[in-house]
Amino acid sequence: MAAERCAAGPRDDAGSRGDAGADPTGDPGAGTGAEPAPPQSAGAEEVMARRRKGRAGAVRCGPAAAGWAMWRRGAAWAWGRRGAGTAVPGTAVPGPSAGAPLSAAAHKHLIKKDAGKRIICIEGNIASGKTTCLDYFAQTTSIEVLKEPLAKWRNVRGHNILGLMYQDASRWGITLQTYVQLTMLEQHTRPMISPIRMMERSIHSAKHVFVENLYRSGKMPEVDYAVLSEWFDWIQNNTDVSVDLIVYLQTSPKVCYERLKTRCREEEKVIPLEYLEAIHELYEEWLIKRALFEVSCPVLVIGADHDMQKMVEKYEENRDQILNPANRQRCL
Ligand SMILES: Nc1ncnc2c1ncn2[C@@H]1O[C@H](COP(=O)(O)OP(=O)(O)O)[C@@H](O)[C@H]1O
Ligand SMILES: Nc1ccn([C@H]2C[C@H](O)[C@@H](COP(=O)(O)O)O2)c(=O)n1
Repeated sequence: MAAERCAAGPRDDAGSRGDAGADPTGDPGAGTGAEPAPPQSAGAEEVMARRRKGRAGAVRCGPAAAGWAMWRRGAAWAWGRRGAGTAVPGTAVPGPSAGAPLSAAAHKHLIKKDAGKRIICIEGNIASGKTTCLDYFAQTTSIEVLKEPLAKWRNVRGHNILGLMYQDASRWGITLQTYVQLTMLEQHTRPMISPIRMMERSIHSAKHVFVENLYRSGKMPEVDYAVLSEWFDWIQNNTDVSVDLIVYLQTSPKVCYERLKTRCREEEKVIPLEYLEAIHELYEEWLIKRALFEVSCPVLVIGADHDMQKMVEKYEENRDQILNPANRQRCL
């Protein structure tokens, strides 16, 4: 599906003059809307079924599908020897590092957040209104707010890896997600300066939504998925990246698509509606259906398709539930 041009209106393209546009390795169709960079993913049941059989769970879209299918069959064999279950964090079969007792050396790395402090993550699709929500609470409450480190993703020593990823997800998806994982780890483990911290997204959504989407859509090879999963498991077992509440801003992909066009970030001009649908499905799988991955904290779902005035009403209605755990009743 061709990406539409950004409508006139508020723009958010600061810092987008990285090297993405000039990338010689980029997909020739990228930027013209000829081929959407990140395709739709396969459904959870399909993925689970394939993994149970010891096969790779990704569906390859695009011209190189046949080659990928052959490559994947070989990869599936190797994976099958290790045990299909090891590929799926959050399932009953633990991964190689999951569940292993921590050694004394491992404990050395364990960074525990202070007792009594709370971490709330605002989760949701691209352009669902997370930043706007954080801004609202930052203005009306005395809490610490950590936005996604987008500026870092747009400028790693001069490289705009967010832009590169949207130009050619198969080549740069692993690069971006490796760096997202590092920068989100840094956010989670940063000393808290207030009793309540509100974060935009988390290391968990990076893995369970964005990495998962790259893998399932065939844009991330199984070996890269395995390495990132090993890193993620190690981080979970050896550091404190726990969250006390997830606030899920639940939107329809079409609404996000309209907001995305209004925001008009340079790198995101190639995003098709199908990509937002795929990200939406993974959020739903993770936080609502609980199909593949464990969710280890309460989830408060707020419908977020409404206009700003209605959203402010909703934030006020839920203020206590969000900020005071004693008042939580409507969480999943
Ligand atoms: N409730 C809303 N109604 C209409 N536009 C909204 C609403 N919330 C946010 N926006 C606009 O949509 C765009 C995306 O919002 P933003 O908060 O940046 O989303 P996110 O941080 O989830 O990507 C911005 O241009 C923002 O001004
Ligand atoms: N793990 C992640 C997290 C974010 N992104 C992309 C998606 C957006 O283009 C951008 C910022 O997200 P937003 O706050 O606008 O929802 O970063 C990603 O690719 N991988």
